Amino acid sequence: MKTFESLFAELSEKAVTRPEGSGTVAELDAGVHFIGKKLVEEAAESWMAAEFQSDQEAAEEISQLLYHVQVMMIAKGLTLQDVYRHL
Ligand SMILES: N=c1c2ncn([C@@H]3O[C@H](COP(=O)(O)OP(=O)(O)OP(=O)(O)O)[C@@H](O)[C@H]3O)c2ncn1[C@@H]1O[C@H](COP(=O)(O)O)[C@@H](O)[C@H]1O
Repeated sequence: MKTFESLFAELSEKAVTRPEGSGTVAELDAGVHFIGKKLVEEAAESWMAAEFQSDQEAAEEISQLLYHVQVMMIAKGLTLQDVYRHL
């Protein structure tokens, strides 16, 4: 099973190798403004799922939120340590 750390490593590598068909590469190319909108969209969907849908659906939306958080971190050149230091 993927973890936050292993997904971050996978996405960081894709940002460098830029494989064809990668949604991550496309999102990075779209820029911080686009990624920010995806982040807010997934945050709202997570909230709605938590309040009105099943636990399974809430977990799925939250996983997508975490994905977009990581894409934003990579777009900004932030490492896991940059963020963890504030936890
Ligand atoms: N975990 C994710 C992941 N979570 C969410 N998403 C993206 O976020 C979108 C959110 O899905 P929704 O159905 O909520 O969105 P939607 O609004 O209907 O979709 P859009 O029309 O906005 O694309 C998905 O379409 C994906 O583009 C993800 N894209 C990729 N990953 C993982 O990231 C890795 C790299 O992916 P690629 O870069 O595509 O190879 C792989 O391991 C993937 O499993």
